[in-house]
Amino acid sequence: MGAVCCRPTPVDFDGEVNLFHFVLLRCVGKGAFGKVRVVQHKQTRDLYALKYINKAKCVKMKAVPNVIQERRLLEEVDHPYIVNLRYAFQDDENCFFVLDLMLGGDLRSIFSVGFPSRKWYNAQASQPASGVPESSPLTTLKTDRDIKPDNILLDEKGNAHLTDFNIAVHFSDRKLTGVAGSMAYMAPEILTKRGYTCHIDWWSLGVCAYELIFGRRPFRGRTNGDLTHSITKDPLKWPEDAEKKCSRSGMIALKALLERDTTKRLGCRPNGEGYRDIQTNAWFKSIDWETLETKEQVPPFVPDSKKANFDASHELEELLLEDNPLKAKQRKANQDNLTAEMRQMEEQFTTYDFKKMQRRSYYPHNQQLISTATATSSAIASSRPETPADGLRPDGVSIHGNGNSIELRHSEGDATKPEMAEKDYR
Ligand SMILES: Nc1ncnc2c1ncn2[C@@H]1O[C@H](COP(=O)(O)OP(=O)(O)OP(=O)(O)O)[C@@H](O)[C@H]1O
Repeated sequence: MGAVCCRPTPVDFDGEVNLFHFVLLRCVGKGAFGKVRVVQHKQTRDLYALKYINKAKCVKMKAVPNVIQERRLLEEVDHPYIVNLRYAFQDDENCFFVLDLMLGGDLRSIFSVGFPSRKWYNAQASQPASGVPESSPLTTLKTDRDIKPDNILLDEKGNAHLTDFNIAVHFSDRKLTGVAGSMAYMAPEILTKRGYTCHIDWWSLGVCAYELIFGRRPFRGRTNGDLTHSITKDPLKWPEDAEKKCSRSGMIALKALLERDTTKRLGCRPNGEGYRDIQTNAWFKSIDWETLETKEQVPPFVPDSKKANFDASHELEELLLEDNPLKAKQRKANQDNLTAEMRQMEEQFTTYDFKKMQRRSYYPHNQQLISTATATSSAIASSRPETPADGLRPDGVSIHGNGNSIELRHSEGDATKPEMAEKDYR
């Protein structure tokens, strides 16, 4: 009898993908709505990252549209330098994203312990920033991501990949006006609210590159107002020892990325010319773009596979504190009494299986994706989904949203560092 009850439930691999298809391995991270853990597909034995989002928490934080938007955008893209979606599904408690596994950690952690060849990583990160997923027929896709060192993850070989699409949106000819994300990396045209388009990604990449090279961000401020002023008005300054850390051509490239006038900003010329400008830029001339694009180059840093991004504290926390640890459960048959938001999630966070389904575009239908709970409210003015995460983010920005408005509070960690001397690099 005992033997019968303990026998594992047979897994139906011909049916829709669900949590029973995976062996749950260790936790590697924690996000605003849930955790990330390594999983192994029971049939293919492939390893992935499973990001799971608690549905009740997501409703409470008015993030249902963001999660659906993230799932839709991720289904559309298939790019060698993006953390691609492989499966999506849900159960009664959680929404699940099964993603390419990045065991090398994020760029902020890597560079905080000191590491050369920042240019190489900037070149890799510029690949998806060019907005064209080569291996996808959806070549019109241009999205805005929350580009910052924390969202650039390395795989076990050391290749950099962009992640975190929960505030990403499609760009069309229409300019956007919403404000969401990590303020320190935001382009001035977002903060001045005059409307913006995909040019903002090149600015964010410039902020990331500057930070990776000099260990501090180019524009800083103790309050939101100070930071906004700095990003929109302050001249670009360089550390005293800038020339020891960066070549002259590097500083010229950084200055061109951190150009407030989008008609002059490096990377922004239309019809792919901007990306060609990056490729032919003097700073990047040592990069072999062809083999970079095909991942044929050996990255300058290979993460230590023994340390492999595993933070034991997540494991311990799961064991000691989690009163409801993740477990595959059969779905309830009756889904009749769901709230409007739960129903929206049920209907729109659809299953995706990269082995069985073609990637599809939801564009332009997802332009107006809003919560069913607030769909009647005329107060939703933002053309961009807002990040409802509440609390201090690693970039020192706390984001407080109520579904209709968002407030960004910036706390600056490096204000005590020596003042920078301004120099002009032309
Ligand atoms: N594909 C992945 N492979 C390996 N680790 C990952 C992967 N995605 C995320 N992680 C780890 O999990 C952590 C949490 O990621 P997640 O995207 O859920 O949260 P986040 O970056 O805080 O974003 P959000 O704003 O969505 O909460 C990351 O900091 C990273 O360390």
